[in-house]
Amino acid sequence: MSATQKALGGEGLRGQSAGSTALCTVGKTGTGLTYRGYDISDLATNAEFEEVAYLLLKGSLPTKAELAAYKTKLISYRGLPMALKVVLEQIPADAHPMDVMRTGCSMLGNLEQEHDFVEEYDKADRLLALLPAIICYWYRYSHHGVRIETYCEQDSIGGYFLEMVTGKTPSELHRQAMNCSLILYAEHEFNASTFSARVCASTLTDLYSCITAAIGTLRGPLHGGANEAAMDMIECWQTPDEAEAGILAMLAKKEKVMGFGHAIYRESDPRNVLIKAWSEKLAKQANDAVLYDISVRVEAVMKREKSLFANADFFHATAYHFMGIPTRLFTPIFVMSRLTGWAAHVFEQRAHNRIIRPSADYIGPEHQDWLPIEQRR
Ligand SMILES: CC(=O)SCCNC(=O)CCNC(=O)[C@H](O)C(C)(C)COP(=O)(O)OP(=O)(O)OC[C@H]1O[C@@H](n2cnc3c(N)ncnc32)[C@H](O)[C@@H]1OP(=O)(O)O
Ligand SMILES: O=C([O-])CC(=O)C(=O)O
Repeated sequence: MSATQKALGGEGLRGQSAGSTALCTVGKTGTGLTYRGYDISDLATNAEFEEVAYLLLKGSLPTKAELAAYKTKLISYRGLPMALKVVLEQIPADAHPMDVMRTGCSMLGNLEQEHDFVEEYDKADRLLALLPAIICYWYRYSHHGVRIETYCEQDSIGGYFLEMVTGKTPSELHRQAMNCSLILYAEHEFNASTFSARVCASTLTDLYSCITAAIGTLRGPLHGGANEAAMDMIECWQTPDEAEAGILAMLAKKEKVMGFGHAIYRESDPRNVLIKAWSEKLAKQANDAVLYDISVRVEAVMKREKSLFANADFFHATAYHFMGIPTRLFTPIFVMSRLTGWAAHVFEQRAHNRIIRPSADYIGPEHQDWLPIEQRR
């Protein structure tokens, strides 16, 4: 076992192989995270998110012509069906945006059903194009009373999301930060939401069911929901000293600090250094003199007190905040990206399928004699 691998065992299926994948390694070579053999830092610094989506979904990096054609296809898929708009308009403003994503995905599955697995790539592309439109249409309608036009020629998915949510053309800096973020979140082997998607896929159900299950799984604060939970926490403090006192109090009460620790990595999450650099850059551009410094202090205190490191979610919180993205929309961005990993895993599961059905260690009572209802107390 290498130094960067965590000792694995115990509850939560930790350390048990639940299948094989050609998509991703976590905690193994290079910085520890690879997509189809490419190191995450190479991808995050050189690639466009659409290139990474193509790599995950179709199996290899696209040529220039293939990438251009792929992006053109995704742009052409941005129109929301009227029936989906009608459903989104019924969802109240105080709904959680992850619930909106789940409902939006599920409704699309009614309108544009996957009749045959040969349609799987096309259905995944449609979802990739439409998930930002789903959340932004609902958000702008429910919060601002505006029915936005979701067809837009903004070249990248990250830029498209920013334009839809703010109503303004994003700066190049924000477009690049979103591109990096979407690459970092795209895929992560057998994490909880991906495993949900694979379990679903193993019953030979449709793609929308698999993605809906995955969205529901990602929503929790121990998984993707940690980025918004981290933001809520960071915003409670006015200074780094206050943050330090706050963290110490949380640790004393044995509370979990969101955005720290990981089920597989032991020493660091290779995505942290990349998103932290973006958070710092965006803090300067947003003239922030508080939140980035608070985050850095929290990171140092967690290291000192618990030897725990920031995971992918922690500095994503302030990076998104500095771009003006509302906190409740943080985890839906994760969905827009992870859709690529989820769908690629569904395709992989379907290609070599056996229904996923583990066993359990029974800890209930031994044989009990039947008791007629009149005799029970
Ligand atoms: C993109 C992602 O999904 S990344 C994960 C996002 N989730 C979070 O940030 C939520 C906060 N973190 C956690 O809850 C956990 O670290 C998880 C869920 C990510 C991993 O859980 P596990 O694999 O069970 O953690 P692990 O075995 O390393 O825990 C070891 C000890 O550290 C503690 N610990 C782990 N993470 C934290 C944390 N964030 N804050 C405080 N204590 C923690 C555990 O409670 C455990 O203590 P114990 O031995 O006294 O019970
Ligand atoms: O791998 C995990 O358990 C969680 C995670 O970091 C991810 O899904 O990106």
